[in-house]
Amino acid sequence: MSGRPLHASAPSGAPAIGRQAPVEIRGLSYAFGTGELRRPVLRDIDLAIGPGEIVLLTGPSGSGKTTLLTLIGALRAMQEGSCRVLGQEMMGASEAQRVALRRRIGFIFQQHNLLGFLTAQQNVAMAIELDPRTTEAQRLDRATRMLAAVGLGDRGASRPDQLSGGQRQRVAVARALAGEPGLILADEPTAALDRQSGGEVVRLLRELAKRRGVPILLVTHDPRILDLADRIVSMEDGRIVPTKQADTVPAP
Ligand SMILES: Nc1ncnc2c1ncn2[C@@H]1O[C@H](COP(=O)(O)OP(=O)(O)OP(=O)(O)O)[C@@H](O)[C@H]1O
Repeated sequence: MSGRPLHASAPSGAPAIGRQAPVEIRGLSYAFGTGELRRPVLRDIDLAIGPGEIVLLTGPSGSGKTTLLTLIGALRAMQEGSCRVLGQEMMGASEAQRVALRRRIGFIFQQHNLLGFLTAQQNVAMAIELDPRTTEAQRLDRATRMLAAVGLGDRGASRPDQLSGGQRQRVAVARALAGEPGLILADEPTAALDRQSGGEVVRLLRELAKRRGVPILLVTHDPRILDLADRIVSMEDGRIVPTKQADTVPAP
């Protein structure tokens, strides 16, 4: 590793963040394939996300946003550089360490990924399932409270196919937050929603995350939600590029 300061070459306008940043990335590069088929998709990425910070990651299709998100989310193994997430270094981490880290992260995807045969309440309770100290009754109670927090307190018994797209995505928000994660990673969470539902889902996510001090990294093409960010990071061809001044939104 180069030992350079964290933001020495980070052109995203980020403030310097101390050692406690939930996400600290330096010199991260990643390629798909091997030999002649090897294709670099991330090049020398530096990025830090501070406690409670909401960062939107934008950029053209194929620029590497989802690949970066999946590396931060411990969904794939690192190849080069350093990526420290919630205190865990991902470079050289074992599968067991990656699984343990994934349990501390709340994921929200474009397709809500709710299980169709479970109710909204059961889907949310699943996120709490992994903690053996919690009883079933406590899990369901917490799930109900999370559903109430996203405005669906009366829909706990509904299955996903009985809910609208926006409501399903709100259940996904409740599920992501129910496990009390240290970080939320969201990949195009509004892509399948109309303008109003998309805005509501992200506003809600932002409000709940801010209240709990949970940082969010959200990949989006959706210009309608850019104003909800504390910071916008743009990618192009596998690199982080300077964000145009007009796109930068000051923290509230
Ligand atoms: N599993 C894979 N195997 C090989 N190449 C891949 C794989 N996943 C992604 N890629 C390639 O890596 C590059 C970056 O993809 P990635 O999905 O990270 O981009 P993106 O910015 O998220 O794009 P989009 O906005 O379209 O989702 C693309 O050229 C893509 O084709």
